Amino acid sequence: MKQNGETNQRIARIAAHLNPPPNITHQIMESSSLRRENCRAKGGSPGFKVAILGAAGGIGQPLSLLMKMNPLVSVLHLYDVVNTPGVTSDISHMDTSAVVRGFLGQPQLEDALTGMDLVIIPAGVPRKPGMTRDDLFNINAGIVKTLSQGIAKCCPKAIVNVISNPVNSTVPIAAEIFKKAGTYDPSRLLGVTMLDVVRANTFVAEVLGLDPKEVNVPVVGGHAGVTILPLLSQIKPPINFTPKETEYLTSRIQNGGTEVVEAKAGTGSATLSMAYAAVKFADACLRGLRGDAGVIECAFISSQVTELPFFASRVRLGRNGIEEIYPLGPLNEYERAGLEMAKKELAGSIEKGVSFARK
Ligand SMILES: NC(=O)c1ccc[n+]([C@@H]2O[C@H](COP(=O)([O-])OP(=O)(O)OC[C@H]3O[C@@H](n4cnc5c(N)ncnc54)[C@H](O)[C@@H]3O)[C@@H](O)[C@H]2O)c1
Ligand SMILES: O=C(O)C[C@H](O)C(=O)O
Repeated sequence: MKQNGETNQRIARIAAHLNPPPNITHQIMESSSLRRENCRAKGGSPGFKVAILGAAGGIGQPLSLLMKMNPLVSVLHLYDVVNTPGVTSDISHMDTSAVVRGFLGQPQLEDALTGMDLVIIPAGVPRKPGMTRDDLFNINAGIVKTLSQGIAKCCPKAIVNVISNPVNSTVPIAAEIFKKAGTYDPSRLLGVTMLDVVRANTFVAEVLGLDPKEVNVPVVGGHAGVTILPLLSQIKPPINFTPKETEYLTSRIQNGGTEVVEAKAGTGSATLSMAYAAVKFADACLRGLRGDAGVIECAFISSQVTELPFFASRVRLGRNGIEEIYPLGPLNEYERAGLEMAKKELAGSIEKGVSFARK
């Protein structure tokens, strides 16, 4: 009898897939994911629940693909205001263990966020040639505000990775929204500056003729123009650069984003290298949550390393998010001058974000 009941249920599910009533693609996506989750619950491995907000975009799609490949992820929620049914259907066919669910539009934001351990936010408009990241503020500030309100309500303990530009302002916006909601935990909010580190490692390796894997450049400050401050004097392995090399590398790292925006000629900014960097950073956050020792990355965070309330520097990630913030260490004269320029610009961007969120 029991066997017949199960068989009938299976036939009913298959029939629903073969003859879907109009407009229920999303429900089918969910029910099929739920069925897979039930199957996995019998023998599957535990992992973390991750939401990507802006999952159908230029960064969001490759980021979703790479997170689906991450063995630390058990559930992957893909949220956007457009196109998530297609992206979710496509990604859900990958034969990796994470269960994928799609969520479309504001009415489904809360479902997308409930129960998440990590939320990654690449939602928002990208630059076109001639624009600064701050030119994106008017549109992206509102998007980050709304998404942060959802996080405060539905998963206040989640680690939040903010990618949306201008990061120097969107992170302070998220912090203010969390403060208003009474859920702010500075150790769980991180602006993603990993792409600056990825670029720095690549460009330095090019100059030195090394494998980028062997190079580690700390990049501090923020994520726009002169606020991006590579500390070439602290590079691993230790290397002495000539003033000309230092000038060239600092400028290329600070303008890496603009280099891509110009090459893409109006079709957007870095998406593929950003997805790679975002996954590298998210994976570090998840390894920290799992309790791995010695997980150290750079991020734009609430900080007392300088007199500014937010600053990017090296942090140790752990079970509670940021567990230790490292001081800048000894800077050479060139870096000290760069730090002063970075702080001046950062102060304005942080203040702009804070006053927007307090309105
Ligand atoms: N931190 C970094 O290093 C870094 C690097 C590259 C790009 N970025 C920034 O990331 C953002 C996204 O870039 P992209 O190239 O993916 O842009 P994109 O336009 O290709 O994608 C953005 C996605 O966000 C979605 N979106 C818009 N409003 C939303 C909302 N309210 N809720 C959920 N989703 C929403 C859009 O529908 C779109 O799918 C930009 O602001 C860009 O400047 C940051
Ligand atoms: O440059 C941009 O606008 C996108 C991003 O911040 C980047 O550094 O590539």
